[in-house]
Amino acid sequence: MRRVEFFDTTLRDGEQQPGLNLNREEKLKIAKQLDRLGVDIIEAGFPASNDADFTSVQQIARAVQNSTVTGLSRLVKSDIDTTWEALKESRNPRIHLFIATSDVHIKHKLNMTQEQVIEESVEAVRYAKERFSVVQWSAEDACRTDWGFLTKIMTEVIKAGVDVINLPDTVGYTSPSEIKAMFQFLKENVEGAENITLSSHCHDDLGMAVANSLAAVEGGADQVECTINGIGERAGNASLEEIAVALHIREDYYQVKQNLHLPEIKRTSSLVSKLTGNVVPGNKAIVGSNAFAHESGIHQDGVLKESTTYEIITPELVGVETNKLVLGKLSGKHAFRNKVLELGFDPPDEELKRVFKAFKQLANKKKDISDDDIFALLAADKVEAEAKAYELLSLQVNVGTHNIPTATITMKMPDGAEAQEAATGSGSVEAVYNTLERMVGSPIRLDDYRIQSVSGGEDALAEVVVHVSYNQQSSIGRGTAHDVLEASAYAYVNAVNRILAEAPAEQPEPSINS
Ligand SMILES: CC(=O)SCCNC(=O)CCNC(=O)[C@H](O)C(C)(C)COP(=O)(O)OP(=O)(O)OC[C@H]1O[C@@H](n2cnc3c(N)ncnc32)[C@H](O)[C@@H]1OP(=O)(O)O
Ligand SMILES: CC(C)C(=O)C(=O)O
Repeated sequence: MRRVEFFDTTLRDGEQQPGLNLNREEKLKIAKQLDRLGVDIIEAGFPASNDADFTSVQQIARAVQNSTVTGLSRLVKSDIDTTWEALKESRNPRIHLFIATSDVHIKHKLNMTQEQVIEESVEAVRYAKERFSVVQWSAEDACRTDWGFLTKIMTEVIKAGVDVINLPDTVGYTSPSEIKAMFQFLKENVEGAENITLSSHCHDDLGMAVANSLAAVEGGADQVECTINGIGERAGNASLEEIAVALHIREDYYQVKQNLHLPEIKRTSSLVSKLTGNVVPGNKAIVGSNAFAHESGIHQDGVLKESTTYEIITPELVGVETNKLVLGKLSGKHAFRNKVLELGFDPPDEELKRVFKAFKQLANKKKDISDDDIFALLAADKVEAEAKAYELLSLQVNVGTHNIPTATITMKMPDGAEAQEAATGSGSVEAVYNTLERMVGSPIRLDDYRIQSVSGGEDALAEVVVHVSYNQQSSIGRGTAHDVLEASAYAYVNAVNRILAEAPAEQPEPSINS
């Protein structure tokens, strides 16, 4: 099986992303991580473009242990000399020369003829070859270049001694079948092409950079140029992690090997994201936070039964600790039960059904359900199930700046009948408690009232804990709900129920309206 080499250009083409500016230490950190990831070639910068790039490329060339380090250079002798100064101490000095070959670039940007482009390329390759052990030459905008001209110029630079020819899709214009055909054509028709490495370098203007890179590999490319997280000029470059994992997962199809140590992928992506300030979208392939997350019940059930039903990549392959079953409004009972067991509970089926129902109600109101939420629902169900003489059925509270808070409550009473009552209070919680006290029909003293949010965020669950005393007895009650007043009512009712459960003989008489 042939091997495809990874040429990472995060520090050169990636840094061409508008607004991006990495300092020397940041570039060195990224380079070292790319080395750990096992990329074959690191393009560390464009040494002749400015002093900072020169120093950074030089520093990286000295520091990196395994990867080859290269730098970009125009076909200008002084650029080649500067690049040599930056790279001469590296293990395997390699230069990356480039010149545009498409008609539009030659005519309007370079103001040259095709003959001049060939001549300057040949001259630059020969000059570079006197210094560097590996010379790479790129035909910028190759995918919009006439294939006849590409054949001609490639033949000449091969004769001049080039080692690698890169055929970039500089403006992200090509399509997978077109680029595959281009590589196949040039491999078959350029004299000496079999003795050099052909490389692809795709941009993402039409969202096809990765697909085009993979198609180039199918067409015969032995090197792919790409960036971490796909960062780069305009819409970016082909993303390294997507190409690498696609080649690995579909090795059966592409029939190529690679040197990358894939478990370093996630760490590399996170480092680049952190240092560049580019947030990786949740749905980004391989490294997005949702790449291994499932929320819908049918998928969660499938993954629990056999992960390959919905996962073609194992999280560990790319250095992600584990997949995630996110509980939400679309989740089903299998995933819910799995979470409950994970939290250390093993409730009987009936109880689980009840809590699942409460969970679904909560999930309809709350965006993110945390472990603490589930825990609170389970604990609430336990105390509810302990003693249920009174059951809160509905609660309505009118409150406003100019009216007296009034609560209207419907409850199931100890004899099973439904009752309704209303009362006012100086605040809304007091209105709720006055109403409940009336319904219970006995003076119940509220000794303490505490409220806290169970999980973070605006839509967190509220947990209320009350201490009450009744007839020489005291009790604690807990209530959890999305709404503070509802949680307060549940806590109060729970406290009363617990007193009743402990002293059945002294049950307060059910009151009014029953
Ligand atoms: C497809 C790519 O990604 S190519 C790499 C692009 N990256 C960058 O440009 C980042 C670094 N660039 C820079 O710092 C600057 O552009 C420099 C230092 C390289 C050049 O700066 P300046 O001398 O001010 O020129 P400027 O950038 O305005 O124009 C580019 C010049 O290079 C010429 N040029 C373009 N490509 C090449 C090439 N491969 N070889 C030789 N000359 C070239 C242009 O025709 C133009 O020449 P002109 O001044 O005679 O019209
Ligand atoms: C210099 C070349 C390789 C390039 O970055 C491009 O064509 O996009």
